[in-house]
Amino acid sequence: MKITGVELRRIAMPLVAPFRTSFGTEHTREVLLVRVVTPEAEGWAECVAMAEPLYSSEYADGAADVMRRFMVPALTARPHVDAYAVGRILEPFKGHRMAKAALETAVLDAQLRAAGESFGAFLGAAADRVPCGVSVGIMDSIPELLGAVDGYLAEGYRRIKLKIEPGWDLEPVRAVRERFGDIPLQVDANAAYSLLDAPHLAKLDAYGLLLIEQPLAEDDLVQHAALAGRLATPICLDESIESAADAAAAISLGACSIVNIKPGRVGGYLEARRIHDLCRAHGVAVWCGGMLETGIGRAANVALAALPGFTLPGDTSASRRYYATDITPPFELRDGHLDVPAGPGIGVEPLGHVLDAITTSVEWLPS
Ligand SMILES: CSCC[C@@H](NC(=O)CCC(=O)O)C(=O)O
Ligand SMILES: [Mg+2]
Repeated sequence: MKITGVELRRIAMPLVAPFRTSFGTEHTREVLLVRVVTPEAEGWAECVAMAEPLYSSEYADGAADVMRRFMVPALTARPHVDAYAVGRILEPFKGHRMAKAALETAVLDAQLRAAGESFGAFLGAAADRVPCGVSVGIMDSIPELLGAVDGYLAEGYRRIKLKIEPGWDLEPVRAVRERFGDIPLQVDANAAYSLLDAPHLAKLDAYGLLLIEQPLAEDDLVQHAALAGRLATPICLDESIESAADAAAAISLGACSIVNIKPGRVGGYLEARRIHDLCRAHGVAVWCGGMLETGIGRAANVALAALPGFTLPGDTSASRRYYATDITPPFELRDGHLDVPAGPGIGVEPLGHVLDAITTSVEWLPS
């Protein structure tokens, strides 16, 4: 396909409630959407970079800049581009995996819409719906946390994930266990601890957690491997895994026994599938992480989460977990599951009137 132009659209999505993690609190999700236009079809994608470089080094303005100055010109200069070519064309530009992921995904969406093939069919989905977990932020009090968890369980979520940090870890986990029993429960530290905290983190072993996610720094596989030898709770990596090579290294070192796959973090759905395949070959379970996506990113994530190696509920929550109004028809939990979109491409379209109301800027990059 010849790319005739790319639209970079910024939107501001207010969250239904502040979402607090060990690295900060989100009140509004500032999203960078990408629309790729070709003669055959248009494709949409969501860049998962946050407004500030707090989860990782990428941030929305930086992603827009690297797309505008380097990546989009490299793609529009080509007479023909498909999803497999995007990674090769953008390879000379180092890093910026979230920016690359958005461009590759938008090209893939256009390609699949033109071919009348769904993301799920293309990726190899083995199910038409996926069980869903939910991520619960750090709260001001234990009663507030228990009220939130009670509400999510009532909605039917199949797994609870608690954000933790030093000073908010053993007590919330203990309180949830005492109130709700042996529900599927895990924690996510977002790299808030050091190996010196190992004796403290080992106290979490008493609560039968599914996993502890990214306890240590994103660039330290060796220390995660050392920590793994001191915890009974399985270690899951998120920020540390930016490619299939990272996953191979982490598995070889024993740094993790579970991987949280986020297509935006790893450069796109093609690399996400490679990581899925590699982990499956090593008997390492994977699940689909989240970056508070709108329905555009959520649609593609739900398709990915239907691959056979995704054996744990992901952070693929309903639209209403974060947004009162989504920019696509809302993803709604049914019996603790989300349906995999069956239409061509990602299977959803932005709702024009909703999109226009929250758009803060639109930029057209012609070929
Ligand atoms: C703003 S925090 C985003 C990263 C975080 N994501 C979640 O906790 C899940 C968010 C979601 O449900 O999309 C993670 O480290 O896994
Ligand atoms: Mg995480």
